[in-house]
Parts: sequence; C-alpha cells; structure tokens
Amino acid sequence: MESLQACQAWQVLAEKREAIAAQSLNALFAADPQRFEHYSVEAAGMLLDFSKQPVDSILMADLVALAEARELPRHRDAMFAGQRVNETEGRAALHTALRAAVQVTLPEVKDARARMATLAKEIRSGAYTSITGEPIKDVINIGIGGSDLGPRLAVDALAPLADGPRIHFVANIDGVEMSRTLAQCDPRSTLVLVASKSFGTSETLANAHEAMAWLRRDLADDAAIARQVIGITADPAHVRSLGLDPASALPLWDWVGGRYSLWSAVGFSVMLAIGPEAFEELLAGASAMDTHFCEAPLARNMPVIQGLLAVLHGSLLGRRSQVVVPYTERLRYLPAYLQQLVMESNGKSVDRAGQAVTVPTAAAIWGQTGTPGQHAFFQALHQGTEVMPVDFIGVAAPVAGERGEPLELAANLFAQSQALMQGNRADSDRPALHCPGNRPSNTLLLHRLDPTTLGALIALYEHRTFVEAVIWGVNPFDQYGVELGKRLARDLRPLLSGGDPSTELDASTAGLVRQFLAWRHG
Ligand SMILES: O=P(O)(O)OC[C@H]1O[C@](O)(CO)[C@@H](O)[C@@H]1O
Repeated sequence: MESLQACQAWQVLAEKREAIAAQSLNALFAADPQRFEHYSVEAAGMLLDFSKQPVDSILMADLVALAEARELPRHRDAMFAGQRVNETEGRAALHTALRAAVQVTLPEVKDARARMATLAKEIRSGAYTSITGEPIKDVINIGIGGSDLGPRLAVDALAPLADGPRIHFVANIDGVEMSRTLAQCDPRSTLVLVASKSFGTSETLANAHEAMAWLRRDLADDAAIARQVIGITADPAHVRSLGLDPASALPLWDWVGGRYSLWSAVGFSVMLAIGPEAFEELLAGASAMDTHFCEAPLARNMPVIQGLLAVLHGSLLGRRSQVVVPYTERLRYLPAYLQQLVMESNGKSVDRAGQAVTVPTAAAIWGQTGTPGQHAFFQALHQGTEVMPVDFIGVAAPVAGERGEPLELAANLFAQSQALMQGNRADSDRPALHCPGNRPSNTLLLHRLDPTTLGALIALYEHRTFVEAVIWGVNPFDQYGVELGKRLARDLRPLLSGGDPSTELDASTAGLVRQFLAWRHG
C-alpha cells in the first residue's frame, strides 16, 4: 500500500500548505456572492454549510482527487458489501446492514429486530412484568464505551418523545453512578440490561453483579434475575457467567464494532424509551445517510467533505483539535460519543500494511454545548494562538408538541461562526482587543431533532470517520491500545489487595501503589 506522503494527490496539497493556511475567508466571500450555495449541501434532513472553510473550486478538486487516489469509493463499497475490512480482526464491519430496510437486510438482523420489537412492546405496555407482577418503570442499561455512549446520547436527545419506562445508564465502575441510579429505582419494577458485545468487560460485569445483588436483596429469588436481567451480547454462551439463560439474550454479531453498535440490540434501551416505530425511524435516518454516502458525488457528499476537511486541518495544517459544539442541551452527550467514535477508531499510527503513518492521524475531538461553551473555552477559539476548527450544530424547528429552542440560541450559534470567520479590525493602540478571525468552521443545521435526523447525524459522523481512515490508510475498526490498558489493570489488581504482582513493576507504578496502600490502610 502506498503511504499517504508518497501519494501524488497528497503532494499536490502539501505544496499548497502555506497558501491554504493563509487563505482569507473574507476574501473568498467577497469573490463569490454565491459562496453559500456553492459550499453547502443538504441531505437527510440536515444542511452542511462549509463555506466558512478555506476551500475554493481548485482546492475542492484537489481534495476529491485525494479521495480518488486513496480509492475511497472502492473501500466504501467493500465495507457496505460485507468484505473483511477489519483486517486485523479478520471481520467485516457491517453496521450499515443493521439499519438497512427490513426487506433487504440479513435474515439474522431481521429476526433480532423483530424479537426486540416484540419484547419492547410487552415491556412498554406492562404485559411483561417484574417477578412481583409489577410493570417495569425503570430500566438500567449497564455497559461501557460503545455499549453505553450511543444509547445514552440517543435516549437523552429523544427525551421529548419518550413514553416508555425511565432509562438510566451506568458505565463507570467507581460505584457512584450505580448508587445514584439504584437510589432512584425500586427493585420490584426495575429491569436491568447488561450490554456488552464481548460479555467479558470487567467494569460491566462488576456493575452487573452489583445490580443483581441489589435485586436479590429485595426479591430474594433467582427467578427475579432470570426475568429482570437481560443480556445483550455477541457471545450469548457467556451470559451463563451471570447465571442467565443464553436463549433469552438479545444478539449482536462480531461484525458489529462496539462503537458502531447503537443500531443493534445495544440500542434496546432506546427502543424501550421511544418505542419500536420511532426506533425504526432512527434506523431509517441512518440508512438515508448511508444512501447519500454511497450515491452522492464526492464533491457533494457530506461525510466525504467533512472527512477531507478534517484531514486537511489535522494532517496538513497541523490543527490538532477538532471542536464540536451542539447548540442544544439535547445533544450534550454528542462530544463524548464522538470522542470514542473518532479517537478509538482513528487514534492509530500504523497503516493497514503495517507501516508507520507519516502524518498525524485523529486530532483530539472535544466540545460542549453552546451557549455554556461560549463562556468556557470560546475565548481560546477566538484569540488563542492555535486555530481549532469547529463543527457547530444547530436545530431549526421543534419536534411536534415542543416549544422549540429560544431564538437567542440560534442568534448565538450564527454569531459565533461569523465572529470566528470575520474577526475584528486591529487597533494598534489596543492589541489585546484584536480578534484575528479567519478561523474555519462547519455549521450543520438540523431541520428538527427527531429520530430520523438523529440517526442521519450519527451515521454522518461514522462515515466521516471512515473517510479519514481511508485517506490515512488505517483500520478504524480495531482498538488494540485499549486492550493493553485492560490487561495491565488485570495484572495489577491482585497487588492492591495484598497479593504479588504478576509482572515486575516500573519504579513509578511501584511508588504509586506503595503510597496508595499506605493511605488506603493508614
Ligand atoms: O461491549 P463490550 O465488549 O463490553 O466493550 C465495551 C467497549 O470496550 C472497547 O472494546 C474498548 O473501550 C470498546 O470498543 C467497546 O465499545
């Protein structure tokens, strides 16, 4: 495989690095009165305005040439066709099949969706009761990473449409999240979902044991566990480790990556909150974005444009932060979700051929909702020494029955991207007041934040992440770095309860353990 730096299309861009960095956004607008029309795209209920990016028709052509040189269409089609694109783990990455129309998807996906829908209807209607015969009022989803972040984001974002049981999420192993959650629930009307693709993640299993002990304390009955705890996993035999029946587990498959699993049974908590029909709308929205990604020309293709711009900033111009600012509290979990999606997928330094990647890969992605973010980190965006590209996300219309966001919110959203771009005039007497401007951003305007558009938004970022991976030549579907930390934690654990370390410790770790034990028991 050719390295990115050896790629001629990349070299063309590299030669223009200084000119692109210096490109005046104000000048681009002055030169083209139709710039907004030329550099915005609409698809799946969203409008992407990328006119505040340093692109013109020549740079767009260069970026598209790069996508073609890296064979993006071929890689995309291979993923959709179920080829083993996750080469290191020898698997397909077929999350798109989970949201394909029921008529065309895989039989096992169809069966699982039907099973989920039947069970969700029973739980939501009260036909499926707890062991004491009470309807389910609370659901606790225990999972971490991809088995937590996607459902947490979707349940929160779609809260105005929720008409099912209350949904709680527990991911952290520190006990705080669990005790806060249990304090709000009654074991006689609570259902526990243990969501873990591998069913081997220690945090999830420890939290599951704690929740099951809580159920047992009050219900003193193993039948309660069978009825009120449901495993969600790609390895159903493993649910026996919690004393559960594999036949009752909701399935996913090894070809669904953890951080791409919202669309599978991992999203069962979302289905319980909003109902199977609305969950189908979430899938349909993601599927609409899949179609756009497969069919739109590269220069008018939202995930392609976003991915190429991310590579331009992060790898060519050395801009190592990607900021995401949703202007709605309902997307408050989006930055955390994207951190896993982007950084676990593309935080890689070796390409698919095993060679070192010679440009920086995934930038740090972070953010917070506007307007609170404006009063936290925006000062650095406006006047800091580093240019940090921003994705602004806004919502235009309310979902039925909602009041809609105050207009001040949209005024703030538009003002911020405008201020970042325009800056203000330099005043030689008072340089501290000077905002340099020329700071790039995308604005994604959502028609409304309903299940369909949320599905499309999440799928957009999934594909954007894939586009970046293809340009860099990395596999976005493995995460061996995370596995290393997990293994070391397993090795260290016995030492903290007085056992011998299974490996020799470095001086820093040994010193920290010594101090920890002294304070813990002192
Ligand atoms: O669903 P599981 O198998 O418990 O894994 C949880 C998470 O752990 C990871 O492997 C690493 O954080 C993620 O990719 C995954 O989403």
